[in-house]
Amino acid sequence: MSHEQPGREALSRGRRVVVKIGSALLTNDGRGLDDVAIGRWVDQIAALHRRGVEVVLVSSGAVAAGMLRLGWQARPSEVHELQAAAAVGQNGLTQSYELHFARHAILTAQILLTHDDLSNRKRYLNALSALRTLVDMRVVPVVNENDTVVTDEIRFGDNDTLGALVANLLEADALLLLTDQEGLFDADPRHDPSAKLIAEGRADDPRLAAVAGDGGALGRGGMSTKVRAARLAARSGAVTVIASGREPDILTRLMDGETQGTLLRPVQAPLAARKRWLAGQLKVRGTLVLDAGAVKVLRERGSSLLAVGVRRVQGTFRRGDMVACVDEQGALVAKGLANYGADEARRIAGKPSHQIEALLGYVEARSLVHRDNLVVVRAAE
Ligand SMILES: Nc1ncnc2c1ncn2[C@@H]1O[C@H](COP(=O)(O)OP(=O)(O)O)[C@@H](O)[C@H]1O
Ligand SMILES: N[C@@H](CCC(=O)OP(=O)(O)O)C(=O)O
Repeated sequence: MSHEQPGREALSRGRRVVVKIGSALLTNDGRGLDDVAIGRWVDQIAALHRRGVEVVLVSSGAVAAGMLRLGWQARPSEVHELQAAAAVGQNGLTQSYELHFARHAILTAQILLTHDDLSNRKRYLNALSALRTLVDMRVVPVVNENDTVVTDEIRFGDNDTLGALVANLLEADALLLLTDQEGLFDADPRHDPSAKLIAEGRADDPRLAAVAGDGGALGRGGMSTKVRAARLAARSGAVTVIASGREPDILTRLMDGETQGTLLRPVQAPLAARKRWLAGQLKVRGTLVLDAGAVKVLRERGSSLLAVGVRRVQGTFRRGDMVACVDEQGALVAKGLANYGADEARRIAGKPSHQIEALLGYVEARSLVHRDNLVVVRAAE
């Protein structure tokens, strides 16, 4: 497949970008919200806005800011305490952005999303139209996870992933991840002073995932979630840059095409919106173990998955749930929405489709997973 790979020129040509600012940076390493730094990022976003670039901001910092306001020294581990800290801190965040954008006569809108908002197709479409409307009205949406209502089971957890999903949603040209390092290094610079900056790479390069480590005490994701976010963003054709938010005018310089930070390029042609939505689903409820023939037709022809190619069914899932399709060695091949629940799937596994009626007493669909609801997964995912 020939597909032009966007590079830094995608930034200077970019009309729509998602900017994500991480916790470590926003709170100046735990010293409360860094209002002066927030003012500088807002000034840059306002400059881009004046040039006609649409910017959506994904801002972390609610929990870290709340901790400081409540006088807590360490990030709590109890969910209800995290929720409380986020509720207190989110107010401070909103206030700070609102005041700084008001200096530029730009309106902001607070959007708090949960995993469910993007995994339920109807809510996903609602979120999309609300965000589009705001962007069209030249309002800058400020997005964060709705930490006060999420539990561990259903959280994005890190805002890198949320930023990538927002970039997918809006089909942004670029995802700019601002953090407290200059970019992705070939080893964690906190532990290895000789680590070198990686200027550029392919979003799906497994070597990058291998060098990306965990985050600091305040944030959650570290570099590994940033590399994963780049891979997610690449699905809609967005380039990702990981760069230092401490570098003066970093956003405007990046959007001028200046070489800063780490640029991660998409290599595949963008997936269609529905497939992207499918691919972005994080919660997998069960697993179908495929035989070699099924693996081959899924990979090479993008065919529907028939029950005859399924060796084993694992987990508990219902019709419409997301399942992982793995080969017999356990390697992920595809993800898709099951046409049958786990019990039915167990009964028809290994059987040709014409026997489904005799086995179950009814036919829900000929395939176990229809190709429209199936996304073949690349090696590193
Ligand atoms: N290979 C790497 N290159 C750069 N930083 C890394 C790497 N591996 C791990 N890190 C760590 O990731 C941290 C940034 O992630 P995180 O603390 O989650 O920040 P943020 O809140 O900005 O998302 C850096 O401070 C750094 O110590
Ligand atoms: N939603 C959380 C952000 C989670 C978080 O810390 O994300 P990240 O900045 O990616 O490490 C908050 O506002 O505190």
